[in-house]
Amino acid sequence: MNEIFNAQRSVLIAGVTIDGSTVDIAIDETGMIAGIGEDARKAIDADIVIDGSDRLAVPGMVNTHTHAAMTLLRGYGDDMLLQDWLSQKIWPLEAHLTGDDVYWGTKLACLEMIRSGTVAFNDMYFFMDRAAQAVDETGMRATFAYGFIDLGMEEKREAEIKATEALVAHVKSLGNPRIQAAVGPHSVYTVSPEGLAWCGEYAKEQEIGIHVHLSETEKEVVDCVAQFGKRPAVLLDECGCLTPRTVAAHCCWLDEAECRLLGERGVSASHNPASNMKLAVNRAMPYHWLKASGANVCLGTDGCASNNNLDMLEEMKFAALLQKFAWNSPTLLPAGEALAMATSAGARALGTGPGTLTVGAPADIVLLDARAVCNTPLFHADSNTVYACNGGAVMTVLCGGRVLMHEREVPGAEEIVREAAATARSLVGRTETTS
Ligand SMILES: C[C@H]1O[C@@H](n2cnc3c(N)ncnc32)[C@H](O)[C@@H]1O
Ligand SMILES: [Zn+2]
Repeated sequence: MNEIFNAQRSVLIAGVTIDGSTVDIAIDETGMIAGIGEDARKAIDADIVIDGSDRLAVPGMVNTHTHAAMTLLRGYGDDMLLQDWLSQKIWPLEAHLTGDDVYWGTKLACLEMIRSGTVAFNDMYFFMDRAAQAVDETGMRATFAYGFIDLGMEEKREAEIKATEALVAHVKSLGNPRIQAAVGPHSVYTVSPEGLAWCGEYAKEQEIGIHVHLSETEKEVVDCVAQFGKRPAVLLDECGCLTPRTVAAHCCWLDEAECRLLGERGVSASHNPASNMKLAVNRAMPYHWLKASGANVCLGTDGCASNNNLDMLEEMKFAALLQKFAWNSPTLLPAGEALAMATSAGARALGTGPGTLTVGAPADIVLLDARAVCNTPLFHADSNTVYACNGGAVMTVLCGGRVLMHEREVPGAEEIVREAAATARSLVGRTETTS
């Protein structure tokens, strides 16, 4: 059965359920959906046939904000205030990170994401050449941004510029169409306006995306207004960082005018409800304002140190529940919309295709267990997917027609878990002996 994994072949998913109908899905050898319907099988000469009975097909999930290698920090520092958590726990440990740590942390993240139905992610971290190596081996899609942090220091800014340019050149040299580079100014509180302006200019020149944290906490907004006399989204805009290829993570404390600005600039706003609730940022993303503005609202998990997993099925539920609760409206963010946020909106944010199960789209497909307890009874598939199931209901995952998991088997899973556990122990050991 090993020959079905991670190979670019034509695939037939036979007799699978989509929106209540039983159909075949035909995937050609370039990884695109060639046909969907009762006799889609005629569209291809299938090398691989996957039995779709007792399976519900949904588009692959797209995680639009994460720090993948932070799987190594899962449970390392919990139940703290964001500023203390970053400055006392996370940044001191990250000072000891090596490329090998990021490689194994990202391998673990890919395994976790595949096992919960994610096919693509937007990553911001360090040693990104090693993260890209990990993704290249798994067959997923990813966009990598080096976390640009100059803390207002010119010398540091020069180093961050070099690191950003090196990553962009490296990603180009890989020539993997599933892997892209982006520019990653961390936030308005860690990057000077000069640094932000360089990021905006460089992204424009290179025609690549921008990945930034925006208005996560009230303190970020208050400090920004005190220091620069304007709110964070306005500052980012003046520095050329709000573009149709920008993904702004969190967006919790935006006011209505900032939401309109994001809409006008065609920005993607990544909602990260689990991380926001865990760090008690104390305000939910104003989803209704962003939606009304025309901004592309998508979904992300944030890193495993603040979530503490990468399960996008759980994240959809958190998003729907948090929005209803925070804005006192049970009709806000219904299940179908939460699923679209995690799939088509994410695909639009990263430019990976329509993120739908349609002919001509990349075959990024997840098969859920229709016989699972969480899918019984099966009145409304979207409702069960968002409110009842978690990633454990994911049985098979295809990305661009390649099978990344089948019947919950992912090749090499045991080695990844073993190596990542050892790597995390060694990283924490190194940190604690030197601090
Ligand atoms: C890329 C950088 O972002 C940090 N990071 C991780 N989670 C968050 C968060 N919720 N808010 C701000 N920064 C974060 C990482 O720890 C790394 O230092
Ligand atoms: Zn983050």
